[in-house]
Amino acid sequence: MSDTVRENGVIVAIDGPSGAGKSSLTKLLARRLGYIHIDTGAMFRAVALMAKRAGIAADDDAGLAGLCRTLEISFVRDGEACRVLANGEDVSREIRTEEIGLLTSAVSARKPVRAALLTMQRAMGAKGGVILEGRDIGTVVFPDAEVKFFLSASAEERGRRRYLELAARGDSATLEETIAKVIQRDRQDEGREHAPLKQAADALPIDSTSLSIDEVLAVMESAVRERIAKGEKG
Ligand SMILES: Nc1ncnc2c1ncn2[C@@H]1O[C@H](COP(=O)(O)OP(=O)(O)O)[C@@H](O)[C@H]1O
Ligand SMILES: Nc1ccn([C@@H]2O[C@H](COP(=O)(O)OP(=O)(O)O)[C@@H](O)[C@H]2O)c(=O)n1
Repeated sequence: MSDTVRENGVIVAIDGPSGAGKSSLTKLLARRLGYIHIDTGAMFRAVALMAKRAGIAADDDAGLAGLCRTLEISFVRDGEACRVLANGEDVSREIRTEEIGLLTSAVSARKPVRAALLTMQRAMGAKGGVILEGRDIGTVVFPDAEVKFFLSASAEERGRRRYLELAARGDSATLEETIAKVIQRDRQDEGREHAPLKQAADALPIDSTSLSIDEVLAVMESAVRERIAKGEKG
């Protein structure tokens, strides 16, 4: 981790597999710290959705590169929520389906997509005062982030969490199907050549299988505040 002093505060990286609790914790921690929450997964999902609409195949690197050259992805605060805009269109709901989640896992393995979003993510977070959640924040996007977490949980627990979330949205997927999809996404994210999901050597690992959201938040908040205090001492 670096001792860089940044304009708006430190950079916090939260990496981990699907369903570990990254989005939940990033939102809560950002609110506690007054930091900006950057959902990099939503950015990859937006690319996948726009590629699907344009009929660009998940392995069409030239087509994906062309799409990313003109695609504008932005986040708009909406009270407690955060809307995701693609070329100005609110795609917050459409990007959250499991179909788009799986397509995203394929699209996000492509080098042109990773290169384009890497540039955007570094521009969004360079001044600090940000928490970025994703798969490669602590390893590729901001290897010099002052604080890095690797948040995980058992595949069964993550599948159960995702199942409850989908059921609450009226999705009829079974628990077994959802666990299998979580495991499939894990394999794709961990096994790809470019920026695979893996724990940074200097990341603090947190296994949330048997922890509540508040218990995870307490561990994260104290680690970040300790690092901020250290930086202030100079
Ligand atoms: N420690 C936890 N215990 C129980 N449920 C959790 C925990 N962390 C997250 N959840 C729930 O699991 C689901 C997925 O969490 P989310 O933050 O979207 O994970 P990720 O962003 O890592 O995919 C959400 O419904 C969330 O409320
Ligand atoms: N920094 C990131 C974030 C997401 N992704 C990809 O985007 C997909 C969706 O990310 P997400 O964070 O929205 O998914 P969940 O973890 O919320 O299920 C992941 O399965 C990854 O394949 C990535 O490659 N790199």
